[in-house]
Amino acid sequence: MPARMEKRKPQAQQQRQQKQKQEAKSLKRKREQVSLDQLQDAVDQFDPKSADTTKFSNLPLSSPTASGIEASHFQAPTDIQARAIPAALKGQDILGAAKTGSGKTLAFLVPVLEKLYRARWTEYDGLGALIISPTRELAVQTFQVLTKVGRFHSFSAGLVIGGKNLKEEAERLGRMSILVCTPGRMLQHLDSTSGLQVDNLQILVLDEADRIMDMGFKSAVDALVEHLPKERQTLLFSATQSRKVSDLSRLSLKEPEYIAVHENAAASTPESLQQHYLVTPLASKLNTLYGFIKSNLKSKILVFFSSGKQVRFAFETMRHLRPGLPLYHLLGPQKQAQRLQITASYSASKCACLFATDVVARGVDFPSVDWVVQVDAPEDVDTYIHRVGRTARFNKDGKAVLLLDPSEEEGMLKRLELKKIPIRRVNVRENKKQSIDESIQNMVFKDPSLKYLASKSFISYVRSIHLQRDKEIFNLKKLDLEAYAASLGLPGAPIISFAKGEDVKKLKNMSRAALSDSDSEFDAEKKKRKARTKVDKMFERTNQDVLTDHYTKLLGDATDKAAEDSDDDFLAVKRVIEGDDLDVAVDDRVTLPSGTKIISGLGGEEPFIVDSKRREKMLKSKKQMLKFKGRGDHIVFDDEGTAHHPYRIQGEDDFKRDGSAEAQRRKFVEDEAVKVREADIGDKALVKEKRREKKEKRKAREALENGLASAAAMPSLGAPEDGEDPLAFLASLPVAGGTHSDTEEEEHEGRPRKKAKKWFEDDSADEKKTKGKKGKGKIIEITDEPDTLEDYETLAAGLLDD
Ligand SMILES: Nc1ncnc2c1ncn2[C@@H]1O[C@H](COP(=O)(O)OP(=O)(O)OP(=O)(O)O)[C@@H](O)[C@H]1O
Repeated sequence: MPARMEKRKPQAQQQRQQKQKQEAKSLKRKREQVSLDQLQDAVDQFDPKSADTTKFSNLPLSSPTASGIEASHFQAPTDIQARAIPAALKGQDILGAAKTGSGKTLAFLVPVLEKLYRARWTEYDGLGALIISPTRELAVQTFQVLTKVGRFHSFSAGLVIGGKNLKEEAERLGRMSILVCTPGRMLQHLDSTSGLQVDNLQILVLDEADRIMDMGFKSAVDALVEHLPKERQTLLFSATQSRKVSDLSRLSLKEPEYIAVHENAAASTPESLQQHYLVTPLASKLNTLYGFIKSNLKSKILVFFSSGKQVRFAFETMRHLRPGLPLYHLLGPQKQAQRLQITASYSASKCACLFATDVVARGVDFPSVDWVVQVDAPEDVDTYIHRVGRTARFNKDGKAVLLLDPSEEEGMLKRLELKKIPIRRVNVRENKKQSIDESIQNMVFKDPSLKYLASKSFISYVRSIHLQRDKEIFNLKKLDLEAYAASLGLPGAPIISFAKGEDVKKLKNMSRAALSDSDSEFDAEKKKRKARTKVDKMFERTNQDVLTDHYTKLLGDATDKAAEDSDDDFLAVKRVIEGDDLDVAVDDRVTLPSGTKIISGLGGEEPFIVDSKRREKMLKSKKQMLKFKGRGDHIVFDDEGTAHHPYRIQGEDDFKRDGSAEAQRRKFVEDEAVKVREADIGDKALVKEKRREKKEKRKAREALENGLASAAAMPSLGAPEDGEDPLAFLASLPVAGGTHSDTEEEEHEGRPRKKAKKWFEDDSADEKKTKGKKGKGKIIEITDEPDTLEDYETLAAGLLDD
């Protein structure tokens, strides 16, 4: 009985404890609900017009968000934050526009955190918030700010930007409440990741919305939005916001509030930004850039070009010139880790220069950039605003300079004026002008890979100008392309023919950023989906160095080229590469079966198919490539110096006068045969003469050899009449037991040469050859093989003594 009592006691105790726990839990839940209700009330009652928004603590925010903001040292909200956060907290759709560097990131991250917090979102509820960025760099940066500000929340957040294993990524996505992504990769997951639940999505954010909504991302974004529920909140932010009704309906925005903090401002660029432009011919732009860098060695400079090829060429050449500050370059095709590392290194630098495409034009927050230099004019004013916005961020000072070709000046200034951009003309000081033309020419002349890069850079630039929509600014005809090619160290402008047809039209409608390798995250994803063979992969190993890349680009697989370089999708470029005497004509339009690479047109003979590593190596050998060069052609030049085949330059009557074509051919062959026979007689006489001379020499050597015993005979060895090296002469002394001609014959027939006996060995040496051992009889001890005159003298003396 007492034992039973004892058992019952703890059971009752346990039950009591459990009940207490449950009560505490429900009390906590109730308290949380009360505080959430209070928070919701505060949000509902918050009137931004009358409320004091000069401090974050005055905004109706949850304590984890407030603590996160405080811990990140943000105290006062910026204008866009003060206006957008309260409206977004109330659940409104927002179109936010504010100058670059004005803090838009926080303006959408705070509402995201608050929305999920108030909905008591857990990992079992699926994806709650999706933030889309146009570039990987920007997505990474946004994710970093999210983890900083949201550190006191317990949400799971992920970054989906590609560059990682899709499967691994997919496994984790199912548990995420917030995702920061680029459109292409996200679409890939939405299409293929079964565990990803988006039906419950509460809030969608498009950072740099105008960019995400434009042609480059159109199909990806439309497909992506298809997957999302219509009932959700949507926030769009950008420094250059469009209010196109079509865009808003594409995203199913409901009565969005347009919050533009710079609508009445004098300019759409920050006031602390000094903006200049320089008129410099296209061909002098690299000189001007070099002079600029040399004069600003204590600055942090960001230089924009319109294509990755130009970035690479400028980086490679400037690097060799060592201007005196660290140089970096950032391109779309670089590996993700490399891009992040470069971004981090440049961010951490005080004085450095980064060459980049528009991949970093938008949103990227490099700290304390002093100068933004635009070597190539931006495609439009919006791009200009975003590029210069990388400096003078958050009330800091900054300077920007735009290099304009004289043909671009008028049109560009007109466009900038329309957007009230205060820019003034400056000139380069005479004493600061520098010319690197000669250095570039030398570099390019010596290095075929650099020459290749120069021509690619030229082609990319011309292509970008050709595709520009604003022909008032960008006019190919007004540019001095020959001079530009020369400034890149090229002997002449590469010939470019523009393909016609549908594709070009389509591409022209795309923004340049979408075409350049800069923002091509989506395209890259699409390309990755294409099945690749082992050979494809081999040829894709392009990140090692310029030279590898160079050879890869010699390959004419149009499909691979598209993946690596969008240059050639719509342009047909015939280029001639003159490296090591080998002229390689490559037609980029050739479409070949996957895995086969053909370099065509080598001397008009058979095509050279690069289908193995060995064949790839052959490209580097001048000798090996000779057989692909062809046998040469008989050509004659007319008065203008134009080359023709002889039958083309000759009139038909003249041609017929010499007989029929067949008869002429036969006569030509006979004549040539006579010439060959005559030449043969001469050649034979020459060979005979040479043999005779050789024989005489040999006889002389034998005579000398016989006279070796006599010291008096030696001096003549020291100074042979024919001026030959005495040691060389000694080394070719005749061997005992065989004549010189015998050995010569053996060699000639390719048979292995029998190891000749040394002249100081007798026949018995065959059995007793004991190098280094003291022998009997006539065997002389040889500790070292004789190879100098003295050695032979000593040996000869030894023989005589014996
Ligand atoms: N309230 C704030 N107080 C202090 N600094 C802030 C505040 N909000 C943002 N910042 C800082 O201002 C800088 C610019 O912010 P952010 O990158 O969000 O600008 P942005 O408007 O998105 O620029 P862009 O248009 O170029 O994308 C960042 O370094 C950020 O840390």
